[in-house]
Amino acid sequence: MNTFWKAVAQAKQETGADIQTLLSDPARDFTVSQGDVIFDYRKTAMTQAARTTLLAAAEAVVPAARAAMFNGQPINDTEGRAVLHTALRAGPDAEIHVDGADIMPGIRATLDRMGAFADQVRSGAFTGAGGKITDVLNIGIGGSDLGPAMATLALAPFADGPRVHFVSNVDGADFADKTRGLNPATTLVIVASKTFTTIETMTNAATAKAWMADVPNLDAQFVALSTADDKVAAFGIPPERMFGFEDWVGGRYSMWGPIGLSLMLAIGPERFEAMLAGARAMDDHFRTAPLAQNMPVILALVGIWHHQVCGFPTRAVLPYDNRLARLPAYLQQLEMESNGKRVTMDGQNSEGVTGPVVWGEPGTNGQHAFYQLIHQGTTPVPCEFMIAARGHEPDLDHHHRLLIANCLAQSEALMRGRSLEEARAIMAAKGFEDPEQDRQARHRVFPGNRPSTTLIYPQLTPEVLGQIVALYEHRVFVEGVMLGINSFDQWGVELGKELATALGPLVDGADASTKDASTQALLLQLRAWRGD
Ligand SMILES: O=P(O)(O)OC[C@H]1O[C@](O)(CO)[C@@H](O)[C@@H]1O
Repeated sequence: MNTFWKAVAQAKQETGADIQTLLSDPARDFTVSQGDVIFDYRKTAMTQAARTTLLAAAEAVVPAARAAMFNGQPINDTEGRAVLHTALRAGPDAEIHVDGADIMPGIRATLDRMGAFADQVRSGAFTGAGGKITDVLNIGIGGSDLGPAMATLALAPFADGPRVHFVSNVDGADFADKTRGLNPATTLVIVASKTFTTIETMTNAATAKAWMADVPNLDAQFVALSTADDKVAAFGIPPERMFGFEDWVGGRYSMWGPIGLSLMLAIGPERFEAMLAGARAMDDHFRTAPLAQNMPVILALVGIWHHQVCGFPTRAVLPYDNRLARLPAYLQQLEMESNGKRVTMDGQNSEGVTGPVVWGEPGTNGQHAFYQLIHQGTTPVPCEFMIAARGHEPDLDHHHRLLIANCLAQSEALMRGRSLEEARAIMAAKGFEDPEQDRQARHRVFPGNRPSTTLIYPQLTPEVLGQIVALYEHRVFVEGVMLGINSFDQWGVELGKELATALGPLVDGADASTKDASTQALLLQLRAWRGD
């Protein structure tokens, strides 16, 4: 058993504590803050001893791995790549070397070009065939969609540029629904793809060209965000409208650079810079804060406590912030594509479970849907609540007060629960007598002692969003390092892609007899219904 799994085994001895009892210990100050963000993990059953054990396991591996990442060493060693999304938001004076060359001048130059282009589009100096650009169509998928889509919705109160629409799914419904009502002559199309080979994106990009067929000089309204200059050129987009990045930026970590262009068009370069500054502040904190007060490290340890130590299979992300509606989906890719792996860096099977299932929805909507299971189901779900002190609608502040009350009520209810005695008293007050009183009361018992954490911030601004997203990125990194896995490759998406390519001709009618019985039968029926 390696050091990490020994620490997990040791921490297991600490499970089963009562959260409310732990909470009554004033010495257990389980909060950590950085910049505008405070993370409270007091409503978990993690003990001081368990935290000490997990911190020691983190001390053994995190500082060296963290230095290797920030210094540009090729830590993504199944692809031979450095991992430097942090360089995209490094300050103007930073110097970061890859293969002996400082990459920062190139990053700043691209950011400046993006800013100049965004200013031109937003001011109307750059026009489409029909005049000022009114709409932007961002065509991309996975990391080339989720980051900018999540952030554009999150920062909607700051959006004063063209409207931005995100097309990701190869399902034609996505393209059709997002372009309905748009004027092709005043729409800017951004083709966002690190590789410029992703079938969904390239299919949608070709469809966009067809959709714009009547626009004179339509190619002038296309922009590319990619690492693949040659493929971009072959598609017909010239270098002046390509914003490039390098392979040391992973797709799901790429919203800070060119892939964030659609967001920059919506909110403007200054606010985009503010988001970068927020992320940079979290980077600095992650690099320098002692691990016991290091917010990403603490989030990671709480995650490990719940998943590896306590054995809870999933983690719910529950922003009480409607504009963070896409955050759970964004975090699903960030966490599950990064740490959903079975094999460790040394090529061996992991000694235990790796990344959990991550899911969620904004509150309060989730309360009226799946919270039933969270409160009374058989498997505890660690909940990560998040909420701002203020919304962006001063006239509707009474809504926000209700939102805060609901958020805090949920974590309190999960922790306190309701005993059988309390439930019986309620039913007695309603006039029930045994045995019906007992039967009815049992349905109204909440087991309680269910863990949650709460992240709070003053208001969802570009700076705060930058801090929150960088916080989660580093949390995923720390979890990956402790689990001994490479968080930066994604071989698990390949097989399905290969098989889809092979199945294409079969959908069109080619002989399917080499396929298994189920696939053959499904294909034949679908082909029959299609009638082609
Ligand atoms: O930006 P690209 O190269 O089109 O890739 C899109 C997405 O596809 C994936 O490779 C998974 O299939 C993601 O990692 C990536 O974010």
